[in-house]
Amino acid sequence: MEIPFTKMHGLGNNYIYIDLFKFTIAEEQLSGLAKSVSDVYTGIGSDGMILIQPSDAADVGMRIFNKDGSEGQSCGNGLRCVAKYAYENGIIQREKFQIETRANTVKAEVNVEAGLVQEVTINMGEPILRRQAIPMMGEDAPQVVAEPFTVGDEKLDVTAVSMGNPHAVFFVNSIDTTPLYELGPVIEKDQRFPDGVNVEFIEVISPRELNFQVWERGSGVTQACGTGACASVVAAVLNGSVQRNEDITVHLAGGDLIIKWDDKGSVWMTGGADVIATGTYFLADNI
Ligand SMILES: N[C@H](CCC[C@H](N)C(=O)O)C(=O)O
Repeated sequence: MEIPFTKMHGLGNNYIYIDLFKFTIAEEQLSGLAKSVSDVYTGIGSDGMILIQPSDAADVGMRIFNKDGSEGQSCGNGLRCVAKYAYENGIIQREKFQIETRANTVKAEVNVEAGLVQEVTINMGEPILRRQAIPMMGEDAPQVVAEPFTVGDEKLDVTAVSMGNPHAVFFVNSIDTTPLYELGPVIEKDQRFPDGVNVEFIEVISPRELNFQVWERGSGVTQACGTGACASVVAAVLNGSVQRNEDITVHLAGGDLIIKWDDKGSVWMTGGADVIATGTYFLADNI
């Protein structure tokens, strides 16, 4: 099967995008296709696959699949790339529009110069803090903030936040000395998170700046994670490190995002989105 694709990235968090306004793929092929295209040796190579599709609830819909073929609920970097693609490819003719994800429907605004989207701002909606809605095992509680969380012989404190997808946020003295590759995969699959979890390690630089590292559920270490950056700012507010209603600069491996958790409850994300390549993927018939 020949599948037209666009490879895009948000701060280096890259996905293979398939436009289902123009192409149809059977539901049962999606997970295998995501694994296939993501493989750096036998596929295109990416952090996963994102579908751009018609929506009954919004101007456009998005689905995200991780490198391992699992489907996530939302993707901040992906949303900015979907917004760029939808505007530049005529799916949307307005600069403000809505995108439906499995988690929620978000509001996007594109900043356009000479017909090209330079930057995208997304209202990601409200974070979910209740323990059982993260989901996280244990006696239900309105929030999980700085809770002792031992992993092997590492005594950590976890703050759990969902942006429609689950995040376990840990504050560390330095992200440079954090054993991301050792702790990430263990925490990702920890039984205290029954649906798995995205894992963020955050170093507070100042009341308006965070350093950020991520081990993503289903994809491993990525250059950036938009929902993770949003979850990390929410966690930093809950831990008293940064303020609500302030633009917080989150330094991710792939670049910076500006995140704000406003007083009405919404989390705002502003950042870039870039096209890497377009092409045709030759999918083996046995997928
Ligand atoms: N990279 C994405 C998050 C993917 C989340 C996915 N790993 C999951 O929740 O399973 C982002 O920019 O928000």
